[in-house]
Amino acid sequence: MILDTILGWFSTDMGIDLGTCNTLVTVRGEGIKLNEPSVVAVRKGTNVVLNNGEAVGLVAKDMLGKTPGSISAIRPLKDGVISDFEITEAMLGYFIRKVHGRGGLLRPQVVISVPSGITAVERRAVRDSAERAGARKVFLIDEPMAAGIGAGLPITEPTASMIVDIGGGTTEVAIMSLADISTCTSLRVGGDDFDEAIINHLKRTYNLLIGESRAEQVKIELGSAGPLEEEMTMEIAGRDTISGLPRKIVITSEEIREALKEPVSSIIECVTQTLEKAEPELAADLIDNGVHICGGGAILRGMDKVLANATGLNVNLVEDPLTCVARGTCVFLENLESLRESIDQDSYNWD
Ligand SMILES: Nc1ncnc2c1ncn2[C@@H]1O[C@H](COP(=O)(O)OP(=O)(O)OP(=O)(O)O)[C@@H](O)[C@H]1O
Repeated sequence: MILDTILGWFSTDMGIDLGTCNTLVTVRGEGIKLNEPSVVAVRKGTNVVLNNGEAVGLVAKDMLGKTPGSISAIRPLKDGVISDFEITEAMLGYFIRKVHGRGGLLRPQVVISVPSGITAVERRAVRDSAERAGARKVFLIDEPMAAGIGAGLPITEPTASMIVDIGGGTTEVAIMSLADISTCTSLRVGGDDFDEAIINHLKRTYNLLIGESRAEQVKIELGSAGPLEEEMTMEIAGRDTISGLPRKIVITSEEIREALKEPVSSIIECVTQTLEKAEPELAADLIDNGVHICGGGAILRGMDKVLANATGLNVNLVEDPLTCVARGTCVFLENLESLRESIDQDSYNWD
């Protein structure tokens, strides 16, 4: 343990929020150092990362949907879990090098947040990828636990904290107390499904084809989970599926809300089902403590209100919802010794 502290002086230890959409890297004592899309550009049909292994993150995202025949821009995580191990390793390696390159003589210790619903095999795979990508020691922390720490909730105390983390590929709903997850549900629905619902709506209703980036833009500018004080309209360009030619149409916030109804409803259902499974004492605590929502999907207009209506509880959007999990990994890293003792050791594979 003393050796670990001394080794820590010579390495840039980091926390990684490995997300379907974005990967954030924090450094002990320095906060967020990197925030880039989880995208890698490779030569088509191979695992060769372009630009000598540097076509990762922001550079690669610009290529999504616009790649010529010989290049693929890949998202190596799907539904919150690794779907392509080799590419994930290349991506992690690039991010670790980018952050670590500036200092540190030794390979870093790394804390990685993972969805609580992943299997032991998937946990092992994340650890192996990070080790091969250059980590000296890897610790895993469940995403809701990291989100709770990042949101400043009293997760180690004998009272219930509830987190709903709506990411790109997954929604994690957890009720925690005494540094342990008491009830948890992981739903493979998130912000990406909102984008897909918008694409399908425009295709079905207007025969208009748009790409993922444009659908995300519509969601951010016009999307909502509940009625708005002032409804909005937006002009959107795409390709007509019949004529094959580019075309522009005007869409309304009401129709986009209707299109988002299905994924939003499944998130609401997941939250109410988790509450139904909660221990009665913890459920009672939530009347005072409320529910905290984070992740990019939580920023969708009115998400807090529709969840409050469905549960009858206070629902609070955490400060800076997109960085909440990453900030939690950093606090965890900075308090590794004390949190290692309090957080349930059985859930983690401590070295
Ligand atoms: N203002 C916004 N309104 C609605 N959605 C948003 C907004 N900003 C970002 N998003 C969405 O949030 C999602 C990304 O959230 P986040 O970065 O928390 O996910 P992730 O951690 O990468 O995913 P996961 O937790 O599933 O691995 C994307 O679907 C993105 O489009």
